[in-house]
Amino acid sequence: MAKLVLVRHGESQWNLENRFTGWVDVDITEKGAAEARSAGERLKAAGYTFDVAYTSVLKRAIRTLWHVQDAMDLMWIPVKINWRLNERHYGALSGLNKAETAAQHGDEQVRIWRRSYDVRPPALEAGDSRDVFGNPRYAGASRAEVPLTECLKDTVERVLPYWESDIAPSLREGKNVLIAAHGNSLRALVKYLENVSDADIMGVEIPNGAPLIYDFDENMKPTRIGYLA
Ligand SMILES: O=C(O)[C@@H](CO)OP(=O)(O)O
Repeated sequence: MAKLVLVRHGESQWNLENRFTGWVDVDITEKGAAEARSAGERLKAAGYTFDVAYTSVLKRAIRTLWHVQDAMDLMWIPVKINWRLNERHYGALSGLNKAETAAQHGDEQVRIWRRSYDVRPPALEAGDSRDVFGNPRYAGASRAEVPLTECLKDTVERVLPYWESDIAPSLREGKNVLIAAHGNSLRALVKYLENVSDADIMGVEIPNGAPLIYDFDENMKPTRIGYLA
């Protein structure tokens, strides 16, 4: 059966600066590019290939995908870009330094904002320059679909319709699928695919540039799950 590989983008400039990022369109660093290339080289060396790739509308995921494709000599495969694979929206925390925010609000509050399943960070207020509604890349999305903040539950609820409508059908057709996305949009998928509880998903972390591989049986049940050795 088909294989699915999830890759979180390489280190971004705001990963390096320890800032909450969410839907802000920050690029990868040179280290992040090297992580992405290495992921592609390792996948190729292990004999993987892909028929189609999916990514978000954010350049840290898109550029990571480009590096993986280039390293695998797969620049030619179809790439589908969709905002539903974006990072979880970080609301009013977007752009703030994580350590400074913890110093101000406490480690426990920041841990809840970062990893709880259903507690949203404070929302952006109307008119905030970080609100991306109206940006052409979200032209197909309604006001309700372009969030002002999200908890992981919200992210699961907007990722899964795209999984069902686009990604799962490709796997069912026997296509090998690569997804380049983000720590929390990938945690949303992992939660669904591995049936992780709301409590246990708090402890799941996805490293930058580490391919996570799923083999499926004909009923779309994962038969083997693991990071590329
Ligand atoms: O800032 C973000 O958007 C994410 C991913 O880097 O951070 P966190 O680890 O807090 O989910």
